[in-house]
Amino acid sequence: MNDALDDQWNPTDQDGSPHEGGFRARFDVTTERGGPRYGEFNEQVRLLMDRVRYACPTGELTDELIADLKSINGKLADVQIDEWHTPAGTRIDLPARGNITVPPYDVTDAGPDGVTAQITFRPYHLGGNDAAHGGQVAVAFDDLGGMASALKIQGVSRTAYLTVNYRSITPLRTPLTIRTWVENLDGRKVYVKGTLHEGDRLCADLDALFIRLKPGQP
Ligand SMILES: CCCCC/C=C\C/C=C\C/C=C\C/C=C\CCCC(=O)SCCNC(=O)CCNC(=O)[C@H](O)C(C)(C)COP(=O)(O)OP(=O)(O)OC[C@H]1O[C@@H](n2cnc3c(N)ncnc32)[C@H](O)[C@@H]1OP(=O)(O)O
Repeated sequence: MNDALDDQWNPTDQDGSPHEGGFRARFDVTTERGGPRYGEFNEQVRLLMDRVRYACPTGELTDELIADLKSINGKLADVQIDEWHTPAGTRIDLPARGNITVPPYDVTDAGPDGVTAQITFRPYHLGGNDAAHGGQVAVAFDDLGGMASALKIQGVSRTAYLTVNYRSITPLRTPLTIRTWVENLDGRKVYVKGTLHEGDRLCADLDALFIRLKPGQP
């Protein structure tokens, strides 16, 4: 990782505090944790969820799948660590920083002026009638709104409110453009706006408030 990128994502902690809020002031983003195929592993997990969402297995197949999944879960149980050192959430080279709980996005532009990303809601993000679940749209806005806030204030903030207006259907399996930016800063209050588009069509927009955490705030 180059130094400029490292400075942007890993700002030096202030006052020698190893923690800032409940979050680490400095947590090491990586492109190595989980190995070179961790992105492929993530993709298989997402594919699993896609397949599960639309599957109607026989009882026998369900028995077989439970045994397979127990085996996989056993392997993963052996490699559990704390949240600050998992690849999920810290692998900035991967969609959604390697976090499979967030709809996969690829950041195309990020800095103090805001974040632009391409996002594709997967089949497992289904709300109904082939459209994305509104909660999943909110998850994407929360994550990328939090990122816009973090890059603006070079610190940690937490969502105080998050209002999503659903303007038109958000399709699944379709690359969409999501943007978030800080509209206004007022002390610890970070007002964030956002949009989600399919081409020129506005699917949803965001109005959110993030609060910068005080040093040591849980
Ligand atoms: C890591 C280093 C950073 C480096 C950056 C680089 C890269 C970043 C890397 C990764 C980051 C990327 C993405 C981020 C990922 C995910 C983001 C997800 C974020 C979340 O998913 S997070 C979970 C959901 N979130 C909560 O779980 C919050 C629960 N809650 C609380 O923890 C408190 O509630 C808190 C802390 C919010 C405030 O509490 P507090 O005690 O600190 O402050 P206080 O109450 O005094 O409010 C101060 C002023 O805000 C006003 N205010 C407060 N709340 C308001 C509201 N709702 N509406 C209108 N105004 C409000 C007050 O009226 C006052 O205003 P005034 O100053 O004018 O009087």
